[in-house]
Amino acid sequence: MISLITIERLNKVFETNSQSVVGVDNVSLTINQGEIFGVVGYSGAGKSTLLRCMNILERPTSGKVYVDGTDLLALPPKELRTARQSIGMIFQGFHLAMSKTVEDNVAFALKAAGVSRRKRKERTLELLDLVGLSDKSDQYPAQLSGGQKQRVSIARSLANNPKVLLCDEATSALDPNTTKSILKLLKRINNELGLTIVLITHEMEVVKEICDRCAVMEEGRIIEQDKTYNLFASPENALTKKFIKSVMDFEIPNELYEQCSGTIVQMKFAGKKAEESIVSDLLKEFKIRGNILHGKIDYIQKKALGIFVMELEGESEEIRKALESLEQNLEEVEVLQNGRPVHRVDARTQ
Ligand SMILES: Nc1ncnc2c1ncn2[C@@H]1O[C@H](COP(=O)(O)OP(=O)(O)OP(=O)(O)O)[C@@H](O)[C@H]1O
Repeated sequence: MISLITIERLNKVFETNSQSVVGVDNVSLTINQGEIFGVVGYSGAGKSTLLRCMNILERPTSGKVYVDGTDLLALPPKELRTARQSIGMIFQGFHLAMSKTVEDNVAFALKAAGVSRRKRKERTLELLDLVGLSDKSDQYPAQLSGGQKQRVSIARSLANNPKVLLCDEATSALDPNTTKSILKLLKRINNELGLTIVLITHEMEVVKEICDRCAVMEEGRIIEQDKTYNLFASPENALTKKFIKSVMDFEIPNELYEQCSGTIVQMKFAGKKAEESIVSDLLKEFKIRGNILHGKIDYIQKKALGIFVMELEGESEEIRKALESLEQNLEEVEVLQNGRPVHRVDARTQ
């Protein structure tokens, strides 16, 4: 793995009239070349500030930022401007010039970099083709949908062949279908151009969809980071678990709990185990009956992750042995009462 962005002990403190506000608190982070890296957290966690420190839109109070081996904070202003051309950025609000056509919005980035008129035209059309907007070059941003506007800003951000694309809540203003199509485009660009992408979001669904690795931020700090699959399969921090639950959990109606006389157990299956016959083997091995109340297999980074909720019925000793067997085999086994775990074992991690 070659690291493209290295952040060392980065701090950002905002001094306002009345107080000091900590935006980023002692963050060290490495982002590898060619990966899609997500930073997730609630509002105010420090995601935007951290992202904006990666291209020195925000100057850190202390710490180091290296992009492709260059110490950005050591550069004089002119060289920093040149270095920034290799760092593209897109925003939630698109930041397009409303009085310019789609083509001119994209060409503007090339003009600023001193590219000749003929080359600008050629490159702009190539970029609009890449983002699927060849037929919109003469239109103005006001004539476009949100998704199309974001495509224009992606084309503009790629104009000078950046090494990395920073995405600041790039899909937060879009509906779920448009979000999917923009994420698909980002994934395609990542694959086809080998572009490294850093995206910040408050939506775990976005991370699940395209990120290879992810960091979770809270109060300016990174509290957990891992490959996306591992975060979903075995989150450690309470906040990470909350984020995962927002996309991987299901509510079972209280009435159902009242109707069930057996033991209700929620199981998380990771990797190959999600595709194996663990449940049917369990029912054969122990003298128990099992009713499936809920179940789902998700694919994260093309690896299966399953969650099942079952009611187990039988003698308590058999149930105990069955639970023990599940705990030895699965990522997570929780016995639920009224939807809450009353007994929980994290079994082996991947
Ligand atoms: N220019 C600023 N002046 C003062 N405080 C700021 C400034 N920018 C950010 N902050 C503060 O820094 C902290 C982190 O803000 P930041 O915008 O980075 O969080 P975030 O996770 O991106 O949240 P959001 O998604 O709501 O923007 C917050 O407490 C915020 O109020």
